[in-house]
Amino acid sequence: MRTAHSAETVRAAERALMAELPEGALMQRAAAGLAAACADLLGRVYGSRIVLLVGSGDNGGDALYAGARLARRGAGATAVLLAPERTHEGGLAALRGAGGQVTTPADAGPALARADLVLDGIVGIGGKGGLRPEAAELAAAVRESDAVVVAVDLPSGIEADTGEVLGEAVRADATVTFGTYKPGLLIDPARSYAGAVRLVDIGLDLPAVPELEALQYADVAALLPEPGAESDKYRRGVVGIAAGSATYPGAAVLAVAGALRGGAGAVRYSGPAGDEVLARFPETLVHAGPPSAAGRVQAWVVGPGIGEDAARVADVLAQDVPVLVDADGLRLADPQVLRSRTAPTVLTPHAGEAAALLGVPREEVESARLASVRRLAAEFSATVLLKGSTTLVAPADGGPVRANPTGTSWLATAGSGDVLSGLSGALLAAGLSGVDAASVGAYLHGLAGRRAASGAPASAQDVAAAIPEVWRDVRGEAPA
Ligand SMILES: NC(=O)C1=CN([C@@H]2O[C@H](COP(=O)(O)OP(=O)(O)OC[C@H]3O[C@@H](n4cnc5c(N)ncnc54)[C@H](OP(=O)(O)O)[C@@H]3O)[C@@H](O)[C@H]2O)[C@@H](O)CC1
Ligand SMILES: [K+]
Repeated sequence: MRTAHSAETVRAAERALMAELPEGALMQRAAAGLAAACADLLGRVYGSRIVLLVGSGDNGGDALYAGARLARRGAGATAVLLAPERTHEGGLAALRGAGGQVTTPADAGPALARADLVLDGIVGIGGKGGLRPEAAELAAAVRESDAVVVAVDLPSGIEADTGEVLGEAVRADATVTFGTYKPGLLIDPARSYAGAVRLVDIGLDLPAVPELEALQYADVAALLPEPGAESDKYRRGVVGIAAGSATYPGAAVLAVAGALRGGAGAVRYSGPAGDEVLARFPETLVHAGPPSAAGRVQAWVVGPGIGEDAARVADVLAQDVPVLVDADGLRLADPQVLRSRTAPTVLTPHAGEAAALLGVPREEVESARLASVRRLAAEFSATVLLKGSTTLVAPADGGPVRANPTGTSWLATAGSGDVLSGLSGALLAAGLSGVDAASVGAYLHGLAGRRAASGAPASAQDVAAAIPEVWRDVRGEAPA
């Protein structure tokens, strides 16, 4: 599991550790890790040209000490000082002592044009609001350079705690972050500014429960349900799909497609698109009556393409099993009923649906995705999966939010969400908790989207069809 802590949490841990260590020791740890990462990226340090962008805080200090280490190994180092009179004193002395040069932002052009590597030490976790004009100009100038750009702790200009980017920010090829990931390094749009992130352990003692986490391959593999020798269909989980309408039968077909690939022992379908579902998936158990009369089900998915059928939504929500509510179902569900359910509920809105549920403009959700997903989970006492370029999953109990690391813009295609709801519903039926079912579903769905697309457009059906391959990959099993 990759874990991220907020700037405030990091500062508290830093204070505690600094009290035990000689002055400056922590910064030396950070600088040593940073210099080692830069040396790896450069290949050959001796004779290389590096430029340090140095702000007025300790982030600039890290850059200066790392620059000094590289200069002692034969790199030509130039520091661009944004606030010459407030530059980290010890760091500047170290750089000068190692033969490094100093310049101003106005005169930085030639050094940037020749640089092999740029170290961004403008601001770290102390940054507030968008970059100030002079810093923003420097960030824009870096974009024009061919050098490898390495961000110190985080790319300057991103919001460490939320992943927002307010105006100009440094676009890094790599980020060397200290102690723990910062939430912004895992959430778009900021994530896309960070490049490859390397974590340097500086010995911080951090709370076991992070603010944000991201599943990795091994975590997903451990969570995937596996049929035992004695599994019958009920032990593997029977998932019910209440989706589709005369107008939108395709949503039913795609949700069933996702559910069948999600490891369910059986899929029951309830709704008016039974013929279309059977034509495509004859293994589905189709029922024309209401969901509650469809037979035993361990979890329901309700909503995709359901049109105005509020009665079908209410019928599902009245059942005492886990329920995943998506698409039209989010609009039709009675909020009071959602809140009063005792079995787990999972809501899977996109930003527009989330905005409607919260009664705020869509832009408000888009610009504060982390806060929005937390608020939804609290207001509806439900696990909430907020779709987007980084899909976020907030548990009902206020625990850490999960950021999905496998998203791809190829998934922004009609019907792709229906596949995800079926897939996550099947995982719920198999016994995973709401947050595990939603986040494992999003992880596999993202990988399947990449696999199906591999550089060319893919349909939602292709995404569903790719799920078994990525399932095998995650399990570490070679395809037969
Ligand atoms: N503490 C430790 O032991 C360790 C800390 N470590 C490192 O310290 C970093 C945190 O350092 P920090 O707290 O000094 O803050 P930092 O990120 O450098 O920025 C503050 C400066 O930036 C300025 N500034 C603010 N906003 C701005 C904006 N929008 N645009 C432009 N400028 C802006 C602000 O100016 P002011 O508001 O004072 O005028 C202030 O001077 C952390 O990320 C890690 O790299 C590591 O060495 C490990 C050990
Ligand atoms: K930085």
